[in-house]
Amino acid sequence: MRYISTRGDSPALDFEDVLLTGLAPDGGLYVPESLPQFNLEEIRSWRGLSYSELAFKVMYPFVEGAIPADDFRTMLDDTYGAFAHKAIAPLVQIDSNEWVLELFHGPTLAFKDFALQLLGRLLDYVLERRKQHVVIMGATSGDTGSAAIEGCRRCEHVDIFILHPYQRVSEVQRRQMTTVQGDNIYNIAVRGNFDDCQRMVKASFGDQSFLGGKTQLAAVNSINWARIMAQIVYYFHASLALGGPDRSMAFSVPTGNFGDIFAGYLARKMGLPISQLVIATNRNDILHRFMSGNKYEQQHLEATLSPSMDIMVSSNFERLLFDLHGRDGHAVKTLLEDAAKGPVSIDDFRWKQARSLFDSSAIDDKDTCDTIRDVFQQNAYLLDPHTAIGVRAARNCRRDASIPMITLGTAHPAKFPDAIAASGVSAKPELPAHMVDLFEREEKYTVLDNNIADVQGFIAKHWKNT
Ligand SMILES: N[C@@H](CCOP(=O)(O)O)C(=O)O
Repeated sequence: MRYISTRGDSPALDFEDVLLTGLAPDGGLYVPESLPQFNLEEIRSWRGLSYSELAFKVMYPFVEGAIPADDFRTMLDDTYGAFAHKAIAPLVQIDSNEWVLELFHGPTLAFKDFALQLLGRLLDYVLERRKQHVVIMGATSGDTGSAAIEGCRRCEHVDIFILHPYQRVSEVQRRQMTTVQGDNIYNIAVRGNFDDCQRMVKASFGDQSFLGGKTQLAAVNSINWARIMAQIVYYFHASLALGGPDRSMAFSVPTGNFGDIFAGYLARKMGLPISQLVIATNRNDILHRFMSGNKYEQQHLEATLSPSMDIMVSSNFERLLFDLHGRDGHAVKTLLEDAAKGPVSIDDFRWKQARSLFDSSAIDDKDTCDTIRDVFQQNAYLLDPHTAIGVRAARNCRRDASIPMITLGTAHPAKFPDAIAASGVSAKPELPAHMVDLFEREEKYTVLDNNIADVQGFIAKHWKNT
């Protein structure tokens, strides 16, 4: 499998190099040159497989040639064997033909674990084979950070630097990152927002001279193709559990960086019958404004009760734009350069194509709280604020009640006790046993100004080849 850049000016790479390169040198994101195709008969034959066996079927075409099959199987068994629920991603019914796919049974209680616990193992494997060191630089609005630290902290050949927006993640999310001790783990709280953090990460990939040529950056954000690849699997898993592929499914996906829903779009392109994909956003609704009015316009980023989705510049949207523009990287490059300066629209026929692929809905804090409360009153089931946005958007956009509507349950409610309290639900979500002492653990992080020179200077000073 070869991977090409969405901006058209970088050489095609194989899986191993894509894994280590993260962002393409031309600033684009890597995508596979072509997608594996599965027919219904083949997908049907996967019924009854364990999660990791299914993951192998879906993902191996992407890594073949770079990782031997048996080694990849072992990584998948180790990754999903560490999840707390035997079903790995169980489905919970919350209404007639309406489901939540619980993706928060991994070690850090969010869907990010599905990809990042695997990414850590992949990096470790490849770096050990090459005897190479990398500096991991990532940006988080709350969930990616802890999942990346957990996934990569045992890797011998990495130093990890995670940037989060100062005072704009939940306390549980912050503590999940800052209480992990290790002399190769650094948390940086940037006086800015998530977009600022992500911008610094991308700019640093573009010019790595601050590392003095002695090591290279690696990405844990969904700019790294391996992240997207692993997130495709649970669409197949959910569908198979509810009678797919012989019936179609609808999915509603709480979306910040557009990676999770892009994985659903790819699952459909690979052959999984999906009748509807709903983009669920919070008040930071650039994607919904684009889908409803063909205007892609960055606005002021607001803090909401769903901090993980407080994102305006949605990285993976670029991967969709690449497809919408017939995979013309130069067209995407021009469009995104224009978008950085002001509002942009795309050709009407391309926008109509986007609208035929996705529905969308933007949910404010009040509706988020109402949904948490309503679902709790009806089912005694506690949604985290991001999943609540997904459920509400699913209800707003649903087209056919006979088709199962599956909302991706992106995080455990215990990560967001303040949002649960704001909804008026008195139940207190409990942290699982391995985190009960989270509030007593010592924190370690550094607050820096929203300034790339300061951040790069910090990294340059602290990384070490262990
Ligand atoms: N919502 C994310 C933001 C980073 O997105 P990613 O999918 O590119 O890692 C978070 O919680 O950190």
